[in-house]
Amino acid sequence: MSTSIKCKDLEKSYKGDGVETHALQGINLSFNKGEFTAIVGPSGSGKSTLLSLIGTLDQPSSGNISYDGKKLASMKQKQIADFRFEHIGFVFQQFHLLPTLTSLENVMAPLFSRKVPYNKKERAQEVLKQVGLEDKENSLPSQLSGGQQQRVAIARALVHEPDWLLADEATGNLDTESGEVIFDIIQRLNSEKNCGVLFVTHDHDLASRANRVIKMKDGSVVSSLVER
Ligand SMILES: Nc1ncnc2c1ncn2[C@@H]1O[C@H](COP(=O)(O)OP(=O)(O)OP(=O)(O)O)[C@@H](O)[C@H]1O
Repeated sequence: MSTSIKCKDLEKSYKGDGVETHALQGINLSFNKGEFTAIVGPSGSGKSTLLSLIGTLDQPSSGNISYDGKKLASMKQKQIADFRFEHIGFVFQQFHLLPTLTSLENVMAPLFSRKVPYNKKERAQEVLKQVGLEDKENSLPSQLSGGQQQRVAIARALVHEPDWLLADEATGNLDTESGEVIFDIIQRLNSEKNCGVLFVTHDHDLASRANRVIKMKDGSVVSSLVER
């Protein structure tokens, strides 16, 4: 169980073609598991970079991230991979579903070659039900709407019951109505399953419905408000 995340003095620079981009600088933030946090800011302000560092997909240039006081930098690669599997679920703008697999198989995919204490198929069916797709378990991604595909992607992110859901523009490719459905599903998971949510979005209406809104600009946090 992981209940808090702390980012301390985080910096991230990318070097390429002789140019150095400071994607993140001086980031100090804490997150608590019950919270639904929206992260907003202009394109290039560092939102995705922050999420990828918190999600252990990349490493900071300096500073550190700790989960419940344990620094990610102190873990070995294999430990980090296991940690990610156990505690973190991701949803991206692109759904990244495997086109030749059914909804059910896509949801079960993260469990492949993992030992888990539950029945994989039953668990996958349960999370598909949570996102309202129990009647689509045998459909291929190409037979689903964009909103439905994103619901499969959410089910896949939730299949191992993560403590944290990291959503990077999860509604960015969807029309307003489908985006609302996705947002509502994620908000329900947050309140019912107590899953901490970090929700990167360009949509200020959606962001205003989060418990807390973090605004970023030029790689820094410009405000971090608790809305309600
Ligand atoms: N792999 C990379 N190599 C070089 N520069 C990168 C890389 N990834 C991100 N950047 C740069 O880091 C900065 C922050 O990018 P990031 O994707 O985090 O911003 P963002 O706020 O998520 O933007 P958007 O809203 O457009 O997705 C940008 O200047 C970007 O060009």
